[in-house]
Amino acid sequence: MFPHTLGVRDVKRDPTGDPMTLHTPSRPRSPPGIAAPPPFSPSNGGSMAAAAAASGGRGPQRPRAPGRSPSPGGYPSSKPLGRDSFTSRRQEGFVSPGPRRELPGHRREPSRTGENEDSEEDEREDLAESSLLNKLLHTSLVENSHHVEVLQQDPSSPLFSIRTFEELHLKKELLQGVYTMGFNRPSKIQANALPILMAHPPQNLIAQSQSGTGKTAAFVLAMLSRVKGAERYPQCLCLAPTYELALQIGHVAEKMGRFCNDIRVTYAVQGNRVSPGTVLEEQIVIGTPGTMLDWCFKRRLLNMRRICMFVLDEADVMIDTQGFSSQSIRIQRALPKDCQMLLFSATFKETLWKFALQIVSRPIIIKLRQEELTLTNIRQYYFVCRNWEQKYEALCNLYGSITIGQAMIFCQTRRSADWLSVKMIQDGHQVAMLTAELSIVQRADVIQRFRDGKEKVLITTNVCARGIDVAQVTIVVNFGLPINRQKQPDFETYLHRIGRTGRFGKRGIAFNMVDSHSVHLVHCIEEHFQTKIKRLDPDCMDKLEELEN
Ligand SMILES: Nc1ncnc2c1ncn2[C@@H]1O[C@H](COP(=O)(O)OP(=O)(O)OP(=O)(O)O)[C@@H](O)[C@H]1O
Repeated sequence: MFPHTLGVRDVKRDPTGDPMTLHTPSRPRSPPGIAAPPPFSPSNGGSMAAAAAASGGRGPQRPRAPGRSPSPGGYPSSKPLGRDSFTSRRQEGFVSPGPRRELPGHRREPSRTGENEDSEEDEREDLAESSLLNKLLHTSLVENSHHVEVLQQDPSSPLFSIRTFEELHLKKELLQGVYTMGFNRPSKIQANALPILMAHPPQNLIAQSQSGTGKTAAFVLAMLSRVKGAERYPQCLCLAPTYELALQIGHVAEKMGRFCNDIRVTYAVQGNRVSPGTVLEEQIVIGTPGTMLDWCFKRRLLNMRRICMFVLDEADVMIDTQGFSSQSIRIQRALPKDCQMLLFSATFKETLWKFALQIVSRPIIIKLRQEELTLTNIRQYYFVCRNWEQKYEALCNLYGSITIGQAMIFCQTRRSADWLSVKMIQDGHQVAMLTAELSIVQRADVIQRFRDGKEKVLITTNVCARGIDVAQVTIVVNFGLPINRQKQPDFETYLHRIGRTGRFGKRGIAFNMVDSHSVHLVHCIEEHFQTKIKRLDPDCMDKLEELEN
């Protein structure tokens, strides 16, 4: 069906059960951080048994991708990516690049006049990358102590939540898949969302809860339970903002649906080229908005009138990505009126709400509030320093005066992060560095090593300002204050950075290092958060020692 030169498909063999067919595309270009599944040539028209037989029961043979080492079986693993690929790399002894003394093209000495941070582009957080990073880091459920809020159009209709997966009356193969994944009971968001997701007649839903709380597992379960395996045409469409995130969802579908022999998944993503005239047979199509639009309207690979479930994942990231909201809305408008619309997001901002209302009519809304970051447990200080060298001296004095468990040091640019890491390593500190230069898998590995206490200092930029829980971080240092393009304090980033310490009810300390021209920014932050940031003399060791008490 998919000729070798045009189509790329991947047939997976699951050692623990019957295989489920997944058509995994090759990555069109080198992704930042995730090893793309290498392509292979289908010679059997997609038949799973034929593919397995042709390869001696090991699954299809694939050419080795450049730079990838073969698996023990002599061919690369057919696993696409995701948690497993992260875990396996760790198990193979994958070592993060860690700090480097020389970073060609980046390492420069500070200017004599001062910080010179302005002359270089700041490292900014990429929301899609952060989502992927969070997915890789959340290898188990994130507990959330907040209550779930459920809002519905018709307050008189009964609401219920489930306590066990059995209550959903799933097909036995699907229930088996859920239990094989180690899910003993539904998470908070699942307990409330699943009865709505599986309701008859279908109900539209907007669900918000922080990363790692079980949203993906919830809608994947809903898709797998909604489709009719015996019918060979697309029934569920699922959109995600990036190729990697789409493949992550497919990876969950593969695991959960491993015993559902008749259900198949395909990917509407760049690089998955399908020959003209093809009519898709897979029941679940997961993709990015641009390619999905192309498949639906230009290439007409599927009949949109037969779609019964439309899922938008990472909706907050989607609206931040240019063009994606309008493309998603175009797709949604062509779907049948009774198609179930589901929207998932980690945050619930005003912009998201506007977008959601264009896509989802008369929705039930489920919100699980994020644990709030607060500054109440955190003592905040600032030093006025002339340049990077003096900031570094202040940092050394801190190390000489107070006991520091683990520290996170935030720099505004990769250059200052490079400079600082070299200095600290030269002085014998165990330092890890995390900047946008690292791939997502490498970033996850650096964070995991820091969490495990293998390094005591993490020097980073805004790429890791939020979402990373390291219980033992005792101090946070802003080697440069977070500022926006207008050179004003970036309050949100400040809160996220400082919020890395003082977590889980512990006390934390935050130090801000500023030059004399930036002191007013400290006062803006004080005013904004109605908090006190005390000035310290970087050279006065006695005062620093008092901080211990
Ligand atoms: N009911 C459950 N019991 C145990 N583990 C679960 C359960 N549901 C999900 N998990 C696991 O918890 C982790 C996070 O789940 P999931 O990816 O579904 O969360 P999410 O809210 O979609 O996160 P993200 O926003 O990062 O995509 C995964 O490792 C998943 O396998």
